[in-house]
Formats: sequence, structure tokens, C-alpha cells
Amino acid sequence: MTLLRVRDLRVGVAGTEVVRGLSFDVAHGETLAVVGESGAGKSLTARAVLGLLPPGARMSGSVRLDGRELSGAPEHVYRQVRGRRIAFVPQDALSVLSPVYPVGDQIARAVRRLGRRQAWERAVAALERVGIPDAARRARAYPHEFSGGMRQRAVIAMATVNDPALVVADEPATALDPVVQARILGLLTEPREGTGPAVLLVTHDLGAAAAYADRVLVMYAGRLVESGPAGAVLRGPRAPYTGGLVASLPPREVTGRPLPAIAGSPPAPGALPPGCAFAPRCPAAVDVCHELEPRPQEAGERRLAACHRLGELPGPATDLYQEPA
Ligand SMILES: Nc1ncnc2c1ncn2[C@@H]1O[C@H](COP(=O)(O)OP(=O)(O)OP(=O)(O)O)[C@@H](O)[C@H]1O
Repeated sequence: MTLLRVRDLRVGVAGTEVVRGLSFDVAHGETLAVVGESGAGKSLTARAVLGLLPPGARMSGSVRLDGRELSGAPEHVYRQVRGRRIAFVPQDALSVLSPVYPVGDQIARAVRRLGRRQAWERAVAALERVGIPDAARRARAYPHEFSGGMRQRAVIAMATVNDPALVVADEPATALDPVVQARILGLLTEPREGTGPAVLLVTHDLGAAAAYADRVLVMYAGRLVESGPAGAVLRGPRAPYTGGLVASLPPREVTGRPLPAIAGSPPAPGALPPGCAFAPRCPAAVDVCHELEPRPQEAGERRLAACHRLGELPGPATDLYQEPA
């Protein structure tokens, strides 16, 4: 069942359209990873869903949660929805944790509709749930007494303390070392008993996306390039851009060979080339790619890809990046 339904989302910053007509759904309990290189518009997409766009940013399109239109809603509606139905886990835990109050107090204060004592108990239980050892005692500690990984766990505890339907997590583990990163992503996306929250996970790391998400949505220059079940997209990417991302993932066994990378870099939002924004970097580009922007089309079961060459590329798009033998 659809929880979040986004249609033709457009976000403009400083007069430039940065998210350019993005549509996607997130079902109850599902993790959707939004993947792409820096500047693709992932964070602004997440922030548009949360109603937390930077000052001066403009959005249009539809963002429906449980069928209720949020786009254009006044701030008090968003404020009601955030923290109750939608929670945010940012990259930097210190941007949400205040240095001057104990962690448990901060979580307890986020608890809705309970007395102080019950809220405190709920906060301790939330810290326990995210694997903070000796949670009753640690709840009285200040953020600077926590390690980076523990702080991020505390933020997840705070985000989930009111049992939100959707958690929006923007690169929630990027600043942490790989082992802690894996734990945090696992914690955030693990299937829970009953109805766990859906997660909209923003990441530049397709490997992490494939490991922790049910579905992935690959973005390039503000648009959808490919979407579908995580495993299927990773095993058989259809769009050349996704193929390049998959080809440049480190293999399970280290081969000693250099990984192929996509040549060049993404265009700046205000300086998009005509046609498909990826065409100048695409090994499969033909004339039409430099003239017309491709639209997302069906590319298998529950899959979409936006590429003019979709029907003509025989194998997985990773083949485009293989060195000739
Ligand atoms: N507040 C802002 N003012 C001006 N430009 C912005 C602002 N926020 C984002 N942008 C621009 O919008 C584009 C998309 O930004 P966004 O942060 O959504 O990308 P991203 O895919 O999340 O990349 P990253 O992984 O680097 O965060 C970038 O080119 C960025 O420079």
C-alpha cells in the first residue's frame, strides 16, 4: 500500500530548477534508496518531502502522505506531520542534538502526548532499541560523551520514538567509519516486527543502497534515471548511467584490476546540455540523446528507466563499461 506518493516534484534554487519532475512511491514499511552523484538533487528531494527546503527554494508538484497533500501546506501542517508521521535523520547528528541537555532529556522532549515520567521511560526504551548499552544510565549523558556512532543511534532513537510511518534519512552514516556505517544502516532499515517505518534513504553509495534498500531510485541531474527492486537493478542495470555506477562498485573478490569509472563529471544544474543530461558522458549515446530528454519508461517488472537506447541494448548496462578483451 502506498504511503508516500510524489508526482512531478520540481525544486528550484536561486532561479535554477534542480529537481526536474521526479515521481516515485514509497510503500508502508519499505526502504527506498535515492542514489546519485553529488549535486543530483537527492537532498533537496528529501527536504521537499519533509517540508524543510532552504530559504528561497521553490517547489511544485505533489507530495502526498497517506493520501493527504502536503505540497503547499502551511508550516503548521508540516510541523504536525514531522515528528509524528515523518521523522528526519540527517547526516550530522550534532545538527539535531543540543550540546547542553542530556540525550535522554532530548528524546523524552520529542515524545508526544505522554507525561514526563512516561516520556523518559519511552526515551530509555528507544535508546535500548537502537543498541545503546546500559541505556538508563547513558540517557543522562550529554552528546559529547557519546561516540559518533552512538550519537547517530541516539538520533535514530529520537526519530523513531513516536513510531513514525516514514523516516527520511539523508546520508545517515557517511561521516562514520565503515563498520559503524553498516550497523547504522542495518539498524535503520532492518525489518521490524509489526509495522516498522518506511525509510527514504538518501545515499551516494549504490552498494549501500543495494544492501539495505528494498528498492532504489537512481537520480542524475535532477531526474529519475532508473528505479526498481534493489537486487534486480544491481544485477542487471538497464540505463547506461546506472551501469556505470554498478561497474564502478568494488567487486566482492578484489581482482587487482582498476575499476572502470564513468568519464567526466555531472553537469552543473544551471548548465545542462541539450537532450539527455547524461549523454556527454554516455558510452551508448547516439544523435537523439543529444536532442531529446528521455522519459522514464517500463523496463521490466516494477522497473523504470529513462534512456532512448533501452530497447537496443542487449545485455546489462554494465557491459558498456567493460574493457575490450
Ligand atoms: N541552499 C542552496 N542554495 C543554492 N544551491 C543549492 C542549495 N542547496 C542545494 N543547492 C544546489 O542544488 C543542487 C542539488 O543539491 P542537493 O544537495 O539536493 O544534491 P545531492 O544529490 O544531495 O548532492 P550531495 O550528495 O552533494 O548532497 C546542487 O547543485 C547544489 O549546489
